[in-house]
Parts: sequence; C-alpha cells; structure tokens
Amino acid sequence: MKILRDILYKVRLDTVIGSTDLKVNHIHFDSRKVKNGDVFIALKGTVSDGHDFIDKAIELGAKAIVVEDMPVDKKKNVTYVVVENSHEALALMAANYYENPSRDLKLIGVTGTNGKTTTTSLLYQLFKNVGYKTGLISTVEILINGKSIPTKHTTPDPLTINDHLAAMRDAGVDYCFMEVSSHGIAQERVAGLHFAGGIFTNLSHDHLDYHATFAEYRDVKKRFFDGLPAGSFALYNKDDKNGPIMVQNTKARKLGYALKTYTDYQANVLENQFGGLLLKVNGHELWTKMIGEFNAYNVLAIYACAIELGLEEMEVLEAISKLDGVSGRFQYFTTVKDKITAIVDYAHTPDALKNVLETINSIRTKNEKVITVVGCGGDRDRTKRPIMANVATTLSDMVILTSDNPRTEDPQAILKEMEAGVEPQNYKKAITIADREQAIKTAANMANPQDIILIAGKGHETYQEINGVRHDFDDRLKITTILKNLDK
Ligand SMILES: CC(=O)N[C@H]1[C@@H](OP(=O)(O)OP(=O)(O)OC[C@H]2O[C@@H](n3ccc(=O)[nH]c3=O)[C@H](O)[C@@H]2O)O[C@H](CO)[C@@H](O)[C@@H]1O[C@H](C)C(=O)N[C@@H](C)C(=O)N[C@H](CCC(=O)O)C(=O)O
Ligand SMILES: Nc1ncnc2c1ncn2[C@@H]1O[C@H](COP(=O)(O)OP(=O)(O)OP(=O)(O)O)[C@@H](O)[C@H]1O
Ligand SMILES: N[C@H](CCC[C@H](N)C(=O)O)C(=O)O
Ligand SMILES: [Mg+2]
Repeated sequence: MKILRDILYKVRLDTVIGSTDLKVNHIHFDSRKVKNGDVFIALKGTVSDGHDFIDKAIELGAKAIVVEDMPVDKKKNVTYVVVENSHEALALMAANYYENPSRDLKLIGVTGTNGKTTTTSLLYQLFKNVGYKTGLISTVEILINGKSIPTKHTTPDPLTINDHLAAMRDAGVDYCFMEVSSHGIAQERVAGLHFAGGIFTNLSHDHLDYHATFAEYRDVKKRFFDGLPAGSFALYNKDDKNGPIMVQNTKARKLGYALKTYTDYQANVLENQFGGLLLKVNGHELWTKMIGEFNAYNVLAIYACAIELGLEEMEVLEAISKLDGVSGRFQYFTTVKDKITAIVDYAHTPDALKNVLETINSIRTKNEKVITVVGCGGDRDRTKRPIMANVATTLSDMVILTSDNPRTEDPQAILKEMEAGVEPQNYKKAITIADREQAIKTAANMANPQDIILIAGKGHETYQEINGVRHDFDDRLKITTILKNLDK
C-alpha cells in the first residue's frame, strides 16, 4: 500500500478532484490489468487513447485516475488528477512507487542508433568479471547479477524498468547498464531515473517511421543528455558529427572518445583481423576478441566508462582483453572441411550493414566470396529498405534478399521495396527468396571453400514475427545445422 500523494511527488499537476491522501495498491497504464484499489494512468498512444478506457478501469476497481484531459462524466469516490504529460507522470510515479531504486545503485544509460546492446552487455560482463554485482537492461535480456529475465523491448515501460531496478537493489547490485532507445526517450520511459552517466554511441538512419525527420530523431536522443544531472558524466563519440550536439546542453561532465579526433579518451586501431582487434589505448596495447573498427568504438567507450566509474586502468585493460563477444553480434561459425565461415549479425540499419560488410571485406585474406542474406522488418521504417539492399549488393559478391519479421506486412511487398534499391550494375548479384530458411540454405549451397556468408538483421532473435505470432526461428540454429551437414 502507498499513499497517492507520495507517488505523485514531483509530477507536474494541473487539477486534482478528490483526495490524494488515499491508500493505493498498484499503478497501471493498461486498463486490463487494473484491480481493486489501483491507480490507472491514461496514456495517449500510437494506436489508441488510454482515456477511452477510464470507465473500464473504474469498473475493475481503480480508485484514482491520472489523465491529461479531465473526463466529462466523473464517478463518485474516485480521485481525478490532471497532469501536463501522462507519460512523464507515469515514469515519475513508477520511480516513486518503487522508492527510486535508480538512486540506490549506479545507473548508466547508453543511447545511439547502433552499439547499445554491445556496449551495455560488455560493460555488464566487465563489471561482473572484476567482482561487482551487476545489472543489465538490454534488447537481448535483462540480467540481475547472472539471473536472466526475458524482455520484449530495448527500453521497457517505466513500471517494468523500476520493478527490475528494485529487484537489482534488493539483490545488492552496484552497477546497472541500460539501453536507452529513442522510443524510450520520446515516450518518457526513462524520466524520473537517476543516471550516474550516459554514453552516446553514434547516430545514423533508423526509425524514421516513428520520428518525422532525422533532426527530430537526433533531438529526441539529445533530450537524454539534456536530462542528465550535474555530477554525472556524458561520454560521447566525438568522431560522430552529432556527438558534440548531443552534449551541447548537458549539465553532466562532457568527455569525448574517438579514434580520429583529439579528445579525452583516444585509441588507435593497430590490427583488425578475424581473431579480434589490437588497439592502442592511452599508450597501452590492448587485444580484444571484438571484431571490426565499429567495435573499437564500443571497446573504447566501455574503457572510458569503467575509468570514469573509478576502476583501475590495469584492471580494466586486463578485463577487456578477456571479454567475450555479444550474442548475435558478429557471431561466427566455420565448417571444418571447407572452411566456410557464416557470420550472424544484428545489422538492421544501413550503417550497421555497411560497417559489418566493410569489416568483412577488410579482413578477408584471400579472394573469398561474400554472400549476404538480408531482409527488412515489417511495420518499421520503410525508407531503410532500398538503402539496405543497395549497401548489401554494393559490398557483397552475392545477395539473397529475404524476410525479417514481416509483422503485419506482405513479405513480397517489403522485398519489392528492397529490390528497388539495387543498382543496375548489381542486378546479377541479387536474388530474392522470401522464405528465410530457404534463403540461408541457398547461401550455403552457393558457398565454395573459404567463402563467407553474412546472415544479417536478426542476430540473437529466436523468432520470426508474422501477423502478431512469433514463430520459432533462430538464424544461428539454422546455419549451424546446415554447416554440420556440409561437414559430413
Ligand atoms: C510505437 C510504440 O513504441 N508503442 C509502444 C506503446 O504503445 P502504444 O503507444 O502504441 O499504445 P496503444 O496501443 O496506442 O495504447 C495506448 C494506451 O492505452 C492503453 N490501453 C489499450 C487498450 C486497452 O484495452 N486498455 C488500455 O488501457 C495501453 O495500455 C496504452 O497505455 O507503449 C507500449 C507500452 O509501453 C509498448 O508496448 C508499445 O511498444 C510497441 C509494442 C513496439 O513495438 N514498440 C517498439 C517500436 C519499440 O518501442 N522499440 C524500441 C526501440 C527499438 C530499438 O531501436 O532497439 C524499444 O525500446 O524497444
Ligand atoms: N559502434 C557501432 N557503430 C556502428 N555499428 C555498430 C556499432 N556496434 C554495433 N554495430 C552494428 O549494429 C548492430 C547492432 O548492434 P547492437 O545490437 O549493439 O545495437 P543496438 O543499438 O543495441 O540496436 P537496437 O537499436 O536494435 O537495440 C551490430 O550487429 C553491428 O552490425
Ligand atoms: N529494435 C529494432 C530491431 C529491429 C530488428 C529487425 N530484426 C526487425 O525486426 O526489423 C526495431 O524494433 O526496430
Ligand atoms: Mg539493442
């Protein structure tokens, strides 16, 4: 039981009708979950408007309703609270309800188009390996000091975030690393959290279905840094032209990291091979199993973050050299007989796909062919589709365009939009096979000894989402079975 007044602490209130000196059980933003004695917060969503479900919530026993628009028809014995922004109110109320767990541990948020899962997961591994109790909130999973909890979002809703942070606090977690997506910022999912630091990875094309323009997408990301408190740090990629913009108005201590620009944390890539990267960081040589220049940025960011959090430099360098790669990110499998390599990678943006293919092209040793299998998700940014097909066909020897989570769209229609991006000189490199399993099989059949197959877009995902149903599908299981057969 909590007192409504206490959980409304810091919420920007407009009007209150009824008592806030009211004992309440739980908070919900989904009317279907309301039970007797709960508070219901009406959110204006992208599909429906939570204000339409106020009566339903009261029928189910809601004692208090938090809204942006006061309903005309008001019920007796129900408290109505009008707020300026109910998404923000939800986040502040969730933090208050769980007694602000983000203040009882050191919470680090990572934002940017690509590299959030990689950076947060490596930080989780690093801090755990040096002996801290550690938490992770990521696209792949939520981890509470080794205990894995499945997740559907990169940045969950505020109730889920605070519930997990409270569990971390109860488990004595010292550090939590979390991904902060642009949807998360736009919908105020991280409002009310106390961050000890923030990291900006990079900004490139994504989610332009949700954000009207690239400038709007950039400004949403920037809001995360604008909100960081004094005393925290803001680590930004200074090689990215949007890096300095991100931290323009932050109260946090600004610290740059870069491979190409002079700044606070710098590294050089000395070697870049299939075995990993050799970097020079702060005058020290550092071997890491992470592959590709883009991962040099991720590694440098985690090094800088660990130093800012007070770890010893030598301890950090040693721990980084032992880190394992992240699930579904440049994860590779090789046949024994013909040395065919298959790489499963979560590249689902034009920039990520370009980086991964450029990495493969720069580290292949002979004249091996690169065969890429790639698709684009349904109900997501359509403008990525032709660009990704263009990148794939420009940087590979053969490309099989296929499906990736069609969701409610027609896979053939998505593929047509991808095909439109293939330039005439590359027509002969591209074929289309909508069935992803067949596409992967075809790539394996095409491969000659030493060739490299890139299976892009789904990484760690274990499903193919079609019309709201997630069917079992794991690129890694499919390709390992196929490669085993090739070895027979
Ligand atoms: C576009 C988007 O982000 N949508 C998220 C949003 O839903 P919404 O605004 O569409 O909600 P809605 O269906 O319009 O409903 C409005 C309100 O009415 C309520 N309602 C609805 C029906 C009812 O009977 N009763 C009721 O009270 C709903 O609970 C909601 O509060 O709020 C929901 C609750 O938090 C999210 O689950 C939902 O994520 C959807 C499923 C989604 O696919 N989101 C993706 C795009 C996403 O958030 N991705 C990011 C980034 C990915 C990345 O780059 O890594 C992520 O952080 O995961
Ligand atoms: N620092 C980076 N710069 C550019 N590309 C990267 C970087 N790190 C990873 N990538 C590429 O982006 C893909 C996705 O990486 P990762 O999962 O870490 O990103 P993310 O930001 O968490 O993505 P999401 O928005 O889906 O959560 C990787 O599989 C790789 O291809
Ligand atoms: N977080 C990203 C992941 C995309 C992964 C890709 N497999 C797809 O389904 O488009 C999104 O929801 O847009
Ligand atoms: Mg992620």
